[in-house]
Amino acid sequence: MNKAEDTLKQMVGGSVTLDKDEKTGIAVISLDNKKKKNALSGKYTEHAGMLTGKNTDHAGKLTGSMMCELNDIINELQSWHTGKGLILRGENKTFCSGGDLNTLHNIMSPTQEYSISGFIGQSLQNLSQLPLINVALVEGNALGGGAEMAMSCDFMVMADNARLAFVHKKMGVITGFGAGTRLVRKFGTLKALEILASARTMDATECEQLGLASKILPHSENVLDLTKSWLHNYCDGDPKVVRNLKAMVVAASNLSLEDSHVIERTLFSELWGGESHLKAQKSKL
Ligand SMILES: CCC(=O)SCCNC(=O)CCNC(=O)[C@H](O)C(C)(C)COP(=O)(O)OP(=O)(O)OC[C@H]1O[C@@H](n2cnc3c(N)ncnc32)[C@H](O)[C@@H]1OP(=O)(O)O
Repeated sequence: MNKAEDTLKQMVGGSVTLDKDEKTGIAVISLDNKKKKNALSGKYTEHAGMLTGKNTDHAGKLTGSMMCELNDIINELQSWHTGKGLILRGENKTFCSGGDLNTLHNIMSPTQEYSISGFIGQSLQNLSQLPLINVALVEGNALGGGAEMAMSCDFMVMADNARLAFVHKKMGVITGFGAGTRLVRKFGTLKALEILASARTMDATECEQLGLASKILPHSENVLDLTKSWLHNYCDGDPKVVRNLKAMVVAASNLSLEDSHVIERTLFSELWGGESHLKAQKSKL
């Protein structure tokens, strides 16, 4: 276990759960810290030799933090070879209110925060690079670190009353889990600067107009079921094809043109003459 993970594990409160549907190949990760609008992690506990947690529900129990649980789940999904899609969501009709302000208040050392943001940033990078087409289902608020988590998914689907805000500047910091880099790569410097430096709240309509949200759903309906149906449009078919397609997109976004072409050809040739390819060919003859 690395030092950042060790530190994070001592922050208790909330949980992250995984529900894998073998039939559809779609998994759902749910963030659950209802009392704190799904903020990430609780406080250090006295038990852990650090600060006294006032959160009596969790005091003294070293249950492992939400980010460590999320990291473990992402590792588990790396070996889910029949999986095709993933939805990241929050319980209680809200996505995530970011880092737990109480916890953040107690991490004042830049060195410690550098290593913690490295751990979280790597987890989110691993999430984005899973060979699963992944989507953040944003209901309610996605703020600060919550907005960064949403941004690490391939797609964002938002309820019509949802809001996204990179509030970091108002908190006296900047993004630290990779969303700043993602925003610049997606929009270029000017638009990314405008979003980050204004730290403004963007509603679902604006997110859709910007191309951040791919779909808006009515909040009064069962948005999880609607998101599963929406995602199914992209995950339909042979898992090998869906997974190679996603792997090719990941390679193209990270590697040089030449290296990415090599990966693309490799992934393509893996599928050539395969069951799905032969079946599709026969149906066209
Ligand atoms: C890595 C960088 C970061 O992520 S910095 C953190 C950025 N996040 C924020 O600044 C969000 C702060 N929270 C808010 O603005 C509001 O609580 C939001 C999420 C808009 C919800 O408002 P509202 O529906 O009125 O509920 P509320 O404020 O009464 O909150 C209910 C209880 O939840 C708590 N809560 C909420 N967010 C956090 C958080 N990030 N960390 C710790 N606790 C949080 C509130 O304090 C409140 O607790 P309590 O019921 O008063 O005990």
